[in-house]
Amino acid sequence: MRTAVVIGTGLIGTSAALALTERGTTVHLRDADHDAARTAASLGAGTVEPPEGMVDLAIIAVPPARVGQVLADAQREGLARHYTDVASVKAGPRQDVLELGCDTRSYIGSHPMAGAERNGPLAARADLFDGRTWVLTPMPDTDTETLNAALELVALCGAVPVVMDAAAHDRAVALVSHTPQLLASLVAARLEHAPDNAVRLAGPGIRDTTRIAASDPRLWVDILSANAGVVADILEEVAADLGGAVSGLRAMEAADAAKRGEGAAAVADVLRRGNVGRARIPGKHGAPPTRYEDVAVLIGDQPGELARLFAEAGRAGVNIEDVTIEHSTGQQAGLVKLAVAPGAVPTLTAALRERGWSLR
Ligand SMILES: NC(=O)c1ccc[n+]([C@@H]2O[C@H](COP(=O)([O-])OP(=O)(O)OC[C@H]3O[C@@H](n4cnc5c(N)ncnc54)[C@H](O)[C@@H]3O)[C@@H](O)[C@H]2O)c1
Ligand SMILES: O=C(O)C(=O)C[C@]1(C(=O)O)C=C[C@@H](O)C=C1
Repeated sequence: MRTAVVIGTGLIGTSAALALTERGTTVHLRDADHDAARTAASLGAGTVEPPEGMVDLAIIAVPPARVGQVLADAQREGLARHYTDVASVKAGPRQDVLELGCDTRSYIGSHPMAGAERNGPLAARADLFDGRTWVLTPMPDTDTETLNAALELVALCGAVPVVMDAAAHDRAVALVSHTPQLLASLVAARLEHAPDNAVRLAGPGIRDTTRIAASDPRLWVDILSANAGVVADILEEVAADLGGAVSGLRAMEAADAAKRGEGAAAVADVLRRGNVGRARIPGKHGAPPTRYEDVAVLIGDQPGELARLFAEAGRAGVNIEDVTIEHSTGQQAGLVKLAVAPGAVPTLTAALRERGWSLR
């Protein structure tokens, strides 16, 4: 792909622009908020100068309710040979695209299954989509060249393409993305008025389960309003399970031993079903779930420590699959957990020990 325009230079648009720019595509950046486009350009995501002619691909990375109009305007302008969007819901934008009379041969819906709880260009990363699934939802008359342009985008971003029907996509993400978002928000909302001395005990468990509760409510209302019925159906099933868990817990407090046993069995059943569901989540590149092992390193809370640690892992030839950082309350130190393939643990620990890092 030689040239592209990204419309909407927030988290997703700028991340795609950074990945394309790194691979040699000339990317033109546009946003209703000029500061967002200028910020993306200053990060090296491309240029705010308009393209001189038609570009190969326009990537529309604006909130779902805006996709149709942005596509209609871009096509009227003759901006690109092919168009895609990245919205988290597909049926709503598809309907808008049809109602606005857009050219559906040069358009294909898409949705990268990667993101973050922060929005805006400053949260963007060139490797955001690396190894992640990227759903493509062609229209019945989408041209093969348009499908190929979208496949090239996905490949240049290091993602794995999956072609799906828009409605099937929306049902799937209701389960794996939209309901989890609401549940994370509900768990985090319990902390709103909780006493400080309880909140300060927060450890990795609640951090893991509520990270996405920090997401932008405006964007999520837009996403959820385009998939409300399906998400409500799943939440009703969750509510039934919650009812079962509450009854189980109440029974666990009963005077009668048999009742306590029944309660414990009901709660154990929820926990066991959670184990089974969790084990089904695929690893990177859609591979079967992979178990990584953590190498925990205590680092000083000072600029450059993390970069030095990552460079050390790179020198040892070890791929870091994931990373979590726990900041100790009231201390100028943090515990960094580097998730690596089990076979890489001895190499990494030996290399870090040799260089004087404090391992836990
Ligand atoms: N946040 C995620 O984790 C995630 C993941 C995958 C897909 N998505 C989808 O990607 C899209 C963008 O989300 P984001 O997280 O990057 O949001 P964001 O808020 O970071 O960026 C959206 C940008 O679009 C701009 N914008 C809004 N309306 C516009 C218009 N009419 N013309 C030009 N620019 C306009 C905004 O100014 C903003 O800079 C959404 O459709 C979202 O559903 C988000
Ligand atoms: O990991 C995150 O922070 C996300 O927000 C990612 C996530 C998801 O649910 O997996 C959220 C919404 C998107 O449409 C796609 C990805």
